[in-house]
Amino acid sequence: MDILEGLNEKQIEAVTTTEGYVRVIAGAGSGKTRALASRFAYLVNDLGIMPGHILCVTFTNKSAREMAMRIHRLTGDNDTGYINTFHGFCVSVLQEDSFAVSYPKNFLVIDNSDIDEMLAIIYEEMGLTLRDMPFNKARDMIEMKKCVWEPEYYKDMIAMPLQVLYERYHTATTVQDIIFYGYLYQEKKCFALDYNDLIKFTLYIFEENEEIRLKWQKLLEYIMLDEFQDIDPLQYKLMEALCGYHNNLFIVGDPDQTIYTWRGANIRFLLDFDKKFPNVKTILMNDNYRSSPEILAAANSLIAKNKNRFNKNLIAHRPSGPKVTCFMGKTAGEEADRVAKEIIELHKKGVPYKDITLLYRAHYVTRNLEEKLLKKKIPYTIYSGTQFFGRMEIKDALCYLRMIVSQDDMAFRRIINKPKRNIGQRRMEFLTNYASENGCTLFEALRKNVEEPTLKRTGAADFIELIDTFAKDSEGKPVSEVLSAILDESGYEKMLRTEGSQERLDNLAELKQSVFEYETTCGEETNIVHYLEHAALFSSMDTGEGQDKVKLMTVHTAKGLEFPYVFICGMNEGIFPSRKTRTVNGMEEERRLAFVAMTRAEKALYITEAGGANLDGSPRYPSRFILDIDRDKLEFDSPVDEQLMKETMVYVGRSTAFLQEDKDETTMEAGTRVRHPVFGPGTIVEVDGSAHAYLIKFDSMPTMRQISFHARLFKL
Ligand SMILES: Nc1ncnc2c1ncn2[C@@H]1O[C@H](COP(=O)(O)OP(=O)(O)OP(=O)(O)O)[C@@H](O)[C@H]1O
Repeated sequence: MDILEGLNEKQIEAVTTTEGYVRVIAGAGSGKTRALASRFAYLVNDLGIMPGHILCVTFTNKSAREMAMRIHRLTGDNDTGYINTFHGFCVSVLQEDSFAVSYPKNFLVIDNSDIDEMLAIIYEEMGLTLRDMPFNKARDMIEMKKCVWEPEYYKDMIAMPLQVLYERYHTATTVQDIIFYGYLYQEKKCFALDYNDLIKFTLYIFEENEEIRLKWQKLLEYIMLDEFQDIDPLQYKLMEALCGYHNNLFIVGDPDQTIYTWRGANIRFLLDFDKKFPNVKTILMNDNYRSSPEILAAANSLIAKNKNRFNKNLIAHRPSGPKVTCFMGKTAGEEADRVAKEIIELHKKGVPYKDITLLYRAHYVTRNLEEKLLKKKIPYTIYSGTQFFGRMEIKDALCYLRMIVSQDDMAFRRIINKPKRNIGQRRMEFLTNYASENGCTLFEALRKNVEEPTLKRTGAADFIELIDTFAKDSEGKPVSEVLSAILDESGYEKMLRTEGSQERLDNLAELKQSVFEYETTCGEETNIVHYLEHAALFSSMDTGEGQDKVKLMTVHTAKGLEFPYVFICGMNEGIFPSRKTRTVNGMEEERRLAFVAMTRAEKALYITEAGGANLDGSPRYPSRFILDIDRDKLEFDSPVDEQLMKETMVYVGRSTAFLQEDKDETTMEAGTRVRHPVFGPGTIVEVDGSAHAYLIKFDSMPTMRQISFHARLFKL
C-alpha cells in the first residue's frame, strides 16, 4: 500500500521530511492527525525504522488510542511503539528506571479522586475541616506549590526519609504547609506519584543520570508531538531532554486551537520553535478537508477577531452546503425546542442520529436540551459527564423535596448526612434496625429516638424540625420558592460552596430555573408532588436503545473530533464566553474555543442561543461570538431583533472595557508581606488563582480584602 496516496503536497512534505527539526503549523481539519499517522507508517514501512524507536506523543489517552489504531491499519503491525501522552510515556520510563530515585517499579499513579482520599486522611489526622480549605482549593494549592512556588519539591520527596517528611508534616504551622507536607508524606508512604511528579521525576532522572538519559535519547530515533499548541513548560523540557541525541523532532500544532493556557500551555513554544532549534523546516497546512466552505467562512470570520494571532485562513475543499444557521430563542426552552425540531427534520431526511452532535461550553446547558430530547423521544448519549437528572446534586435536591412530601426511606438515606449531621453508618444501622422491628419509616425511627443517647450530639433534632417546618409551611407556596429555601436552610448549598463545587451550584441554579419554568407553564395548581412526578419522568426515562444516538458533549471533549451535523448550544454571554473570563487573553482563548467548536462540523452547523435570564438573574444577551461572525455568513431562522443586537453591542463594549490586560502573572505566595499603595502593609493570606486575586490581611484593617493580582503591590 502506498502510504502517500491521497495526501496533498504539504502533507507529503510533512511525512517525508523525516530528519531534523520540522514544525507543521496546521489549521483545523487540515489533516494533521492523518499526516502524523502516515509519517509513523512511512518511517516503519518505507524506511524500515523499528516502531519501538519512535515516540509519538498525543494530548489525551483517547487520541493516543485512536492514533495507535490508525497506525495499526497503516502498518499492519501490532507493535506500535511509544504512542502515548507525556504522562503515559513517563510511566514507561519510570517503570524501567525508577530505581534511580529509589522508588519501586510498581509505584502507584494517582488521580484527583485518589488525591481527595489522601486529603481526607490528612484533614482527619490534623483536625482540619473544609472551612480551613476546600478540597478543590487544596488540590490547586498543591499544584501551584509543585509547579510555581516550590518547583524543587520533588527533591525533598526523593531525598528525604519518610520519617523526616512525617516530622515536617507534623511540625508545620500553616494550613497550607500542613496540607502540602501531609500530602507529600502520604504520597511517599505508598510510593504514589501524581501527574506532576511523573514528569518531574522523569526529568530529574534524565538530569541526574547521564547514562539513563542517553539510553532513552538513543532509543527514540524519531520524536513526534501532536497538539503542540497546548504543550506546557514541563512537557517542553522533557521533549528537549529527549531529542538531544538524534535531533529528529517533528511537531504539529494550530495556534488557533490553543485552549489549555489555563493549565499552563504556552503558545510561544510553537511560535518560537524556529528560534530555539537549528535549521527548522516549517510547513504550513491550511487546506481544510472537513468542513463546507460556508462553515469555514464563518469560522474564519470569527477567529480573525482575535488580535494576538498568527494570521492564516483555512481553505475549503469540501462541497458547498447550507450557510451556518442561527437560532435565537426567546427562552432556553424555545431554543431547545428549535434544536429538537431541526434534529427531527434532519432525521426525516435520512440523517442518522449519530451524525448529529450538540456541543456546549457548560454542563448545565444540557438540562433544557435533555428535557426536549426526552420528550420528543430522540435517543441521545452524553459524552462528558452524567445526564442532568442523574447528577448527584440534582438527586439530592429532589430528595429534599421528597422528604417534605413523602419522607420515604430512599430520600432519607440519600440526604440525612448531607450536609454532615453526624449520622454515619453506625447510627444508620441503629435506625434501620429500629425501623424494621417497629414497622416504621427511617424518619419516624429518627423522630422516636431523637432523645436516645445514640443520637445525642447529632443534627437529628434540627433535621426533624427542618422537615416538619417545611411540611407544615410549604402548602400553597410555589415549588421553586420551597426548593430554594430548603437548599439554603438545610445547609446543602453551603456545603457545596465550602467544597468549592461551582459546577454543582450551577446545576442547582439550573434546577431552580427548571422548576420555575415548570410552574409558569403548568398553571396555578402545581405542587411539590406534581413537580416530583414530572421530574421522575426525566430521571427514569430511557435515552433510547442502540447505537444511533445524538451525541452531547462539551467543546473541550470535542477537541480533535469531527461530526457531520453540529449544534453549538447556549451561545450566550456568560455561558460562551464563560462568565469567569476576566482577561483579554482569557477572552481570546474563549474565542479559540468557539473556533474549535465551529470547525468540528462537516456538513452543517447551527449556532443557538436564548433570551431570558442568566442563573444569577441578569438579562441574557447573545454571545459576542455571534456578533463577531460577519452577518452575511449567517442565516437567521427568524428576523433578527436589531434592538437586541444593539443592546448586546453596548453590553459587550462595556464588559470588554473591564477585561484586564494580562501581565506576566507570577504570583506571590501566601504568607508574603506586601505593601498596598493605599492600604499600606499587609500579609497575603490566600492566593485564589481562579479569581486572579489575593486575600490580604492589612495591618491597618480589622477585616481582610480580596485584592486583584493586577493591583500594584510591593513585596516587602
Ligand atoms: N489529503 C486529504 N484529502 C482528503 N481528505 C483528507 C486529507 N487529509 C485529511 N483528510 C480528511 O480531513 C479530515 C480532517 O483530518 P484530521 O482529523 O487529520 O485533521 P486535523 O488537522 O487533525 O483536525 P483538527 O486539528 O481540527 O482536529 C479527516 O476526515 C481526514 O480524513
